[in-house]
Amino acid sequence: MAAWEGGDAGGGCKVCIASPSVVKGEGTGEGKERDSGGANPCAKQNMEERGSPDGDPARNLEQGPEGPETPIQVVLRVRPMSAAELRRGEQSVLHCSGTRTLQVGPPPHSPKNTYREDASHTPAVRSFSCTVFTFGQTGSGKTYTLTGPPPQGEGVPVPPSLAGITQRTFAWLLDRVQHLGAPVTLHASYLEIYNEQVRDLLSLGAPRPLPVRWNKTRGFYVEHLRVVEFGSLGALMELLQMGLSRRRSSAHTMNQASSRSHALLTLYISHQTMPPVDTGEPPAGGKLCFVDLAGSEKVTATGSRGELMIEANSINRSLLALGHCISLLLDPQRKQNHIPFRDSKLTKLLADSLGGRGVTLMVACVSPSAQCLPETLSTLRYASRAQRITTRPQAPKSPVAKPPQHLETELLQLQEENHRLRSQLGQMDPKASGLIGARVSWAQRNLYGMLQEFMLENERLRKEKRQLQSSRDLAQDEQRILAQQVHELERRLLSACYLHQPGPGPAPPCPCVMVPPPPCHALPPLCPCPCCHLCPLCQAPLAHWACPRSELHLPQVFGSKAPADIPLSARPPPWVPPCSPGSAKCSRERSHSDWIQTQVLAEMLTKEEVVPSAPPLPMGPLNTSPVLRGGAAVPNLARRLEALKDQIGSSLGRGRSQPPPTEGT
Ligand SMILES: Nc1ncnc2c1ncn2[C@@H]1O[C@H](COP(=O)(O)OP(=O)(O)OP(=O)(O)O)[C@@H](O)[C@H]1O
Repeated sequence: MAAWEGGDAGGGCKVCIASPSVVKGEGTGEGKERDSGGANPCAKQNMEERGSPDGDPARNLEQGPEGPETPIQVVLRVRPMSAAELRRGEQSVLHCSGTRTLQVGPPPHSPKNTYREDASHTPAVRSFSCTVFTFGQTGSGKTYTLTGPPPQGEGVPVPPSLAGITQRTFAWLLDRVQHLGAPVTLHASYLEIYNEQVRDLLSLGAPRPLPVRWNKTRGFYVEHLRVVEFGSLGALMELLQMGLSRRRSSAHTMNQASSRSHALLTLYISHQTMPPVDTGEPPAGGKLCFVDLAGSEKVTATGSRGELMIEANSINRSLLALGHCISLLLDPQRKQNHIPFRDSKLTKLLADSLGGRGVTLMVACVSPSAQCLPETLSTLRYASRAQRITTRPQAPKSPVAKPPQHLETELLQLQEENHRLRSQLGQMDPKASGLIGARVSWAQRNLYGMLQEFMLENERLRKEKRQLQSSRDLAQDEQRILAQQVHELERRLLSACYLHQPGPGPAPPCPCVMVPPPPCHALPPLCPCPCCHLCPLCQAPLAHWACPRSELHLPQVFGSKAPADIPLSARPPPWVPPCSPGSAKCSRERSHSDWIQTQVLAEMLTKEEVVPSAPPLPMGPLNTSPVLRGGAAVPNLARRLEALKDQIGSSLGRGRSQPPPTEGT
């Protein structure tokens, strides 16, 4: 199939484009012709045999329903002469006559620029993968074709007549989705390939390089790419603007805002009837991808240096890889060879569109200037080759739609068994089958009875469990109270020991410091202060009992009202209630040691009633202590409590038999 007839750079020859439609400049909406496609008899065979598992990843994908074989659609857009080109006095050498013929030479008449949106996006709504990509020399109008002119200022919208393919498709798609009747969800992602690195243009933070991976379901894909759900045209336009503003661009002699990266904006269209599957993948369904390729450039013409040159080299390399894949896809002699999609990130991400299962529209963009003619012809050749590639659109297989292998096998086995059992039943004589029926009903009745029994038993066990749990809780409460009492008694025992320690010695450590007093309702704490160095009974400093100059402590203990004439041993401790006038037992008449050795202290320390706060446990014989059901810790504590009481008693007994501390000891 010939793509070009004749064609020479310089001399006014006529160039016929057999298939690509010619779309020129900005403007209204004139019709577009395209080749009927499928005329290539080798195409089907090519699709089935070409490539290898390594080279043609599209061939190894798990695929859904197949569409008809479709050629890649190619259209050509000739932009008007730019102001800079006119200033430089350059001539326009491209003229379109009709929609299929492009003339190279001096203008026979002033061409009326036309633009027409292609209708090939419909398959995206039918779960196919559609791609629109623009290619051509730098400054030829690729970005303009896709996204229209940049906004002229904040809040100044681009007139609809100048809108690019992307915006027009957005409007068309949302309108289509509204009229579909079925609920549809829409998502978008936007990335750029800059110096062979994939960067997310919609990322929440600064764009980071992302890896490109391949799997059987998705083909090549970008890992961790942000996919954003949108519901309105406005929201989608915002995403587009966000991506455009983050994309790398620089100025050079041929374009003041030259894109330095290939950009891929993808819309995902999925039907909500499918249950969502959280696989970290974009939703299954149709896909529409807009690819704005960076322009090929001759660094001598653009004057690129330094970073611009590095970028230009990277752009040219990836475009070369793309051209190479296109050549191999076309060549029937090389159908056994693999297609080197893996040679660049760009070819990996376009493998889907070029290599087999997508619907693709390519827009070749050219400048009309005579200065650009060599690059223009190169672009036209590229376009001519590309339009001979055919694809067979296939809907990607949804992960939900695929039943697991083992379930399929199990289903088959069950069906077989069912069939076998049915036939066995059919062979049996009616007598035997009657017997079997009786057995079955008996078994069913029995099973029913067993089930009831199990339920009753279950209920009984549940009740028992609840009772045991409440017993355990009560025992635990009891244990806690007893532990507090033991603790308090230990403190008191320690205090009592200090009180009765004979002779001088080092000051004993304060029991409060070692054991802060716990709140106990059964035994009121003797000392409220956590670091008290006073005697818990008489409030005298503990060191007093060991200090040879104990008299010095007196003012602190009794204050200014302390009667100086009364010896320490004869003074009552401060906790003693005031003596009622006329009482025979006036505190003044009793000595300090009397007070300490009095029955009051012994009662307070040993005879105080220890009342358990919890009620008795519900189960168990009457004479059994409820704490016995609470575990080993509770009886241990009770025993320890008894032992402590004894110990306090005997300690106090020892105290009584010893002389009380006196002044000067
Ligand atoms: N159809 C058109 N009508 C009017 N102006 C256009 C048209 N196409 C392109 N231009 C202008 O030409 C200049 C270059 O266009 P654009 O940036 O789209 O080129 P490009 O091919 O994307 O370049 P690059 O590859 O360097 O990014 C811009 O100033 C743009 O406004």
